[in-house]
Amino acid sequence: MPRPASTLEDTTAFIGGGNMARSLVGGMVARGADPAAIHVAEPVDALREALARDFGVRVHADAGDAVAGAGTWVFAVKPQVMRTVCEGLAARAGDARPLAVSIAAGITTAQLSAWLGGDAAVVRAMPNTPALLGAGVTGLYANAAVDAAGRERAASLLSATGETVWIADEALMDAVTAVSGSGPAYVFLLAEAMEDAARAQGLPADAARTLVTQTLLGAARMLTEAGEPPAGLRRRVTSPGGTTQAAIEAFEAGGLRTLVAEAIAAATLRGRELSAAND
Ligand SMILES: NC(=O)C1=CN([C@@H]2O[C@H](COP(=O)(O)OP(=O)(O)OC[C@H]3O[C@@H](n4cnc5c(N)ncnc54)[C@H](OP(=O)(O)O)[C@@H]3O)[C@@H](O)[C@H]2O)C=CC1
Ligand SMILES: O=C(O)[C@@H]1CCC=N1
Repeated sequence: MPRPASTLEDTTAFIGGGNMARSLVGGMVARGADPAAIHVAEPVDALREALARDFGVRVHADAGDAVAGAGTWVFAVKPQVMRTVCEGLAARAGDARPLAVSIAAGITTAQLSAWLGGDAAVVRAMPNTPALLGAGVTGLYANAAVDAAGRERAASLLSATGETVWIADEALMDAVTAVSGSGPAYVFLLAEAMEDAARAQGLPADAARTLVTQTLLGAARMLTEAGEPPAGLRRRVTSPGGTTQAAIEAFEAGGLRTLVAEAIAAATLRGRELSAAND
């Protein structure tokens, strides 16, 4: 249902209300955004109802209803369905000329602009799920059709959920995706492995969970608050001939750095493949 034109600039529509949209919406509302000015289109009843219940945002089953009257359209669907979703909204985009923000891995601003009918103002954003806690980080790239006000609007929307970093070369957005978009999963994998190892050493499961999670939280806070590069922080834990040195030597012998580089290269490549597969 159309809404008054006076709300146009302030209203944000999300197309897709899954995991990442939920993190962004939750982060925005927690930091004072008006829930009534956030509209979400999501086909899954349970997800839609949970968004309305938990955050007070307006929800719709149909994307056309969500974008009506919105000045910013955030595309938060999977890369594989992005083309169909954009093409379904192209006629409306031609009339409304919204700022389009896509958070999809791989999909380029050229693809998005073409699918939305051409000459669309598109910001490609890559957030991550800690956005829900206001502790996210988002890489941003704007195409040439985005003016200064559009850049400001995109940065303001995403900065409600954490830090933002503008990326000048769009080709690097696949590396951003591989480092920080996917990155929380790498930390969760490390947490799983540390918990498994703690239990293997005989620690009870609840003690293992507390020891691991608080260690990761404390280390992450030191990384952000101590003003020292990670290598320096690591050296100050590592007593010569002590326990940490024994562990670090095992990590290095096992090729941890090479493994991390390979994992990030694989994720970067997958982003490029997602773009090519959807052309
Ligand atoms: N999860 C993450 O950590 C991050 C994800 N991203 C990107 O965010 C995007 C979404 O990922 P994520 O949230 O994990 O995926 P989800 O599958 O959790 O969410 C996408 C949602 O969009 C729904 N959907 C499908 N078609 C439409 C449509 N036509 N209109 C409205 N909604 C629709 C899906 O429903 P259904 O399931 O029925 O298809 C699904 O509920 C992806 O492009 C991903 O690359 C970016 C950064 C981090
Ligand atoms: O796994 C993915 O493809 C998405 C993009 C970054 C995080 N999740």
